Amino acid sequence: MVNPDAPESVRTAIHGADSEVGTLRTVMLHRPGGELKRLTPRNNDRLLFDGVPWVSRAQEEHDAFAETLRNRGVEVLYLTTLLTETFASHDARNHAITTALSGLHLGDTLRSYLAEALRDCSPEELTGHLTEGIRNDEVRGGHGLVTSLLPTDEFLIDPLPNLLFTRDSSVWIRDRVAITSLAMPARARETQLTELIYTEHPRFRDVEGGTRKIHGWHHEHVEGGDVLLLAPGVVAVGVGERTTPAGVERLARQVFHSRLAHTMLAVPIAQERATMHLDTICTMVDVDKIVMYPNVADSLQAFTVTASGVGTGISDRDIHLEVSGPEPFLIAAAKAMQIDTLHQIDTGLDPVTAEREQWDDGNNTLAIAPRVAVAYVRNDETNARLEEAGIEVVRIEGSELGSGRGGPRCMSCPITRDPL
Ligand SMILES: NC(=[NH2+])NCCC[C@H](N)C(=O)O
Repeated sequence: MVNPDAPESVRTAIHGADSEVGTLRTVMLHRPGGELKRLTPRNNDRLLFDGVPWVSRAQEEHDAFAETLRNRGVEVLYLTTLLTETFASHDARNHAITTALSGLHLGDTLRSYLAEALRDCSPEELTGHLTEGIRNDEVRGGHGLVTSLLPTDEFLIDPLPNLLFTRDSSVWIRDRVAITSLAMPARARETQLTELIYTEHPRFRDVEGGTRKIHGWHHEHVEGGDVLLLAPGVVAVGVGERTTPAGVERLARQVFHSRLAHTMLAVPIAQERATMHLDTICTMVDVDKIVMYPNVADSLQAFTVTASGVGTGISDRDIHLEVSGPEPFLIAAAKAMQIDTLHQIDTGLDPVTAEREQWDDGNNTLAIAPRVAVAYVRNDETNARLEEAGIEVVRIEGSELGSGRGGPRCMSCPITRDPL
């Protein structure tokens, strides 16, 4: 649907990305806010942070990151701004309130009270409550059995500190956006918000034909940090702590059905926090160069998945997946990309430095153009290696941002890149 009242730029805007390295035009970030102030030493593990960040410093670091991108000509959209704008619609607000309150821990009395209270909020306040959460001792009314019995510091709506990692809650594959399905309970609600933005925000709703979505939070787990667009038509997907085998199968069928790729590589990774996503192990920095954790590089394998039976009038369920392999990841990737070699640049120098810099997201770079990558300044060795290989490294500070275990790639959802 095209909204005739929308400005021309909105009606014709085309979003999407077919690689990890095409010149970045538009990105979605989340400036860390009050949700980080909810972290305490008692809940930080459950909320997937390694510590309790210094929030104002994290905000300064994030502002500098955003400014670095703007200085390179990238349009920065903020998730919370988009969400607040989306809440101009009453339907969108009601939908967000209903989904946020669907948890079974609330009970009918408290749920109705909270729903009414949230409906009275302004769009800005609603965004605040849905991202920062609401604690039992913060509700003024609705007192009944449930509020009396729950601990005072229990969250009625959980805060979403990992919204910072916008990479994980949606991912563009060509002109479609995949709404992901996050595996950890602390993050599951994030995609309710991204789905709403892509469905209801005028910028996405009013493009020619509407923004088309694949996957969804009700499907098997797939997280954006596991999805790497190696080249136009070639998508690698890590399968480990977050993305499940069934998740990659569902995504493959949908991607092939919509003809977004000809090959998908399913890449098993260790189910550990240090390697929670494929992008903690490797990221693309050029059309044929990848920065990679050497301690796993030799053992990393990939199954190559292609499709038969793709055609008009066929549903994604009817697509037959052909699976071959496994074979070494770099070999499978080069074959699928139809290049001689996918050149590997190592994280760190020796295994210990590599392990330290992998942990600190040395592999987690954000390419903003071929051979130009944003990286944390702290990873000296990896950054030096990238430069030796001819990559321009745009360094950012991230001592506080990194406490959530994510780097520049995790903290960005590319919405538009120039095609390669
Ligand atoms: N794409 C990524 N590597 N994202 C990092 C996410 C970190 C976040 N604390 C989590 O555990 O989920």
